[in-house]
Amino acid sequence: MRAAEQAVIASGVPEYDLMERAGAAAAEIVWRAGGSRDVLVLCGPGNNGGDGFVIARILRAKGVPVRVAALGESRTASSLRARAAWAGPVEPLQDAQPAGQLVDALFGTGLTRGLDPQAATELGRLVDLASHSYAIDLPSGVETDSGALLSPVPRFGVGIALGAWKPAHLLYPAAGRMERLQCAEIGVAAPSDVGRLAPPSLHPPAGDEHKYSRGLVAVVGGEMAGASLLASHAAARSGAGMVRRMAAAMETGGPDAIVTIGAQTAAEVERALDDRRLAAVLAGPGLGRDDRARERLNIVLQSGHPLVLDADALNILSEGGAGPLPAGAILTPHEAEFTRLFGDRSGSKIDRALEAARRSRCIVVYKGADTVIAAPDGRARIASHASSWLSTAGTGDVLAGLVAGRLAVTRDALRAACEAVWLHGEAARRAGAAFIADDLIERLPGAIARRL
Ligand SMILES: NC(=O)C1=CN([C@@H]2O[C@H](COP(=O)(O)OP(=O)(O)OC[C@H]3O[C@@H](n4cnc5c(N)ncnc54)[C@H](O)[C@@H]3O)[C@@H](O)[C@H]2O)[C@H](O)CC1
Ligand SMILES: [K+]
Repeated sequence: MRAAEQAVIASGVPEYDLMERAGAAAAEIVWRAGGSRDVLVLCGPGNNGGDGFVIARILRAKGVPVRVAALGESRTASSLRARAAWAGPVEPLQDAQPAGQLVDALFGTGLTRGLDPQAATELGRLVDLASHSYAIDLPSGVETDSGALLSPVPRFGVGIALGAWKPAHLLYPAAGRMERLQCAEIGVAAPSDVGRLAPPSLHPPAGDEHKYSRGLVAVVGGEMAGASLLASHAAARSGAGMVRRMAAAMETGGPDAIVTIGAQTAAEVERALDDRRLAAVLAGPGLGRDDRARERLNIVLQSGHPLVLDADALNILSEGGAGPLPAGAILTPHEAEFTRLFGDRSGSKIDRALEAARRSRCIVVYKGADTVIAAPDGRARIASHASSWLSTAGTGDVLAGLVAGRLAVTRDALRAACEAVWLHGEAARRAGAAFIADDLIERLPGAIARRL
């Protein structure tokens, strides 16, 4: 973002123009949401504070009762100019009285350390006493590139990103301090390989498709039948043409549309995978971690098919019980599985996911409240603000099945992972509250229909 800003400035746009654009765009969002309800703008010493003075001036010109409280003197040319253009009084932050709407323009991308305790306390008090609160660019106190909290950060109603999303808009804990996100256009394009996961464009099957051309998925089960059945069921409702479940023991259950075959021995798994029509093979959910599971996983890894590896398959790989990991697979670890597989490294969740993808030459779906999908070529998509109700048993099995299904449909690993993560989140939004993993599967066709 800094580089993009500098490029625009180098092209002849004065920095102050960017501040005016940012302030005007943010003021518009506040005006549309809060009308003429009274506003208190907190202005910091840098350009974030400068944005705040512009916002205050514009809202006041619209007749909104606006007060400004500042944290110290303005230290940049642009913020001094914005402050001079604000005709009203500026009170010290510690004396500020609460208002119906609170605009936080203390710090943005220039925060270098946590707020001093008194300022953090004041900010928290004023946000909590406001009925509407807005964080300009970022909530003050968050670390821009990692989403870490450098000092206590209150929960804002709206995070108004200026020009482009920053990692802290999408990575927890910072992402959890903004209920809603809005990105204000200010004419600065920051093209990046890393972006926010967007709703996918999906397509119905062409008229001449058949179940194999639409994509045949195999799910290799193990000792826990339920998990591989959830994954198979999700794959079946993902848009794929057909799902074949290789059960370790003769089990019944699940929709008749899923073809369950008994594959107790590794040899039987090998024979069942010897089918060049297979477009995706999933192993992991319910696989188990004993010798038989390791043997089954090795058959899968050597099968030559496009792979999705989840849960126990990842744990067996971490223990060195199978391998090598074929390039181009899709891995879907949660936090603990990721750390076991790739180690406990430093850097933001985005950096760690990209490093893991590069090292493994696989697509890594690093799950969590914020899910980062990273590719070996440096591209990454971040999905955050998923329903917190997803923290229930089996939703990971559903996602793994969904990834395999979309891989069978698209034959494109990064695209399949992105579509699956989005559909998984959308199914949860549709399921509402207190749902179980099975409920997500029922809502997949509706989620897909919405994106056709
Ligand atoms: N395209 C855009 O994104 C635009 C962004 N703008 C705004 O500019 C800020 C970034 O401005 P900058 O001056 O670099 O940083 P900050 O205003 O966030 O603050 C830096 C300022 O504060 C001092 N400081 C840092 N940490 C602390 C602390 N804990 N306590 C006290 N003081 C601290 C530091 O020394 C600096 O003096 C961006 O977020 C946008 O809001 C442009 O205005 C428009 C285009
Ligand atoms: K801010």
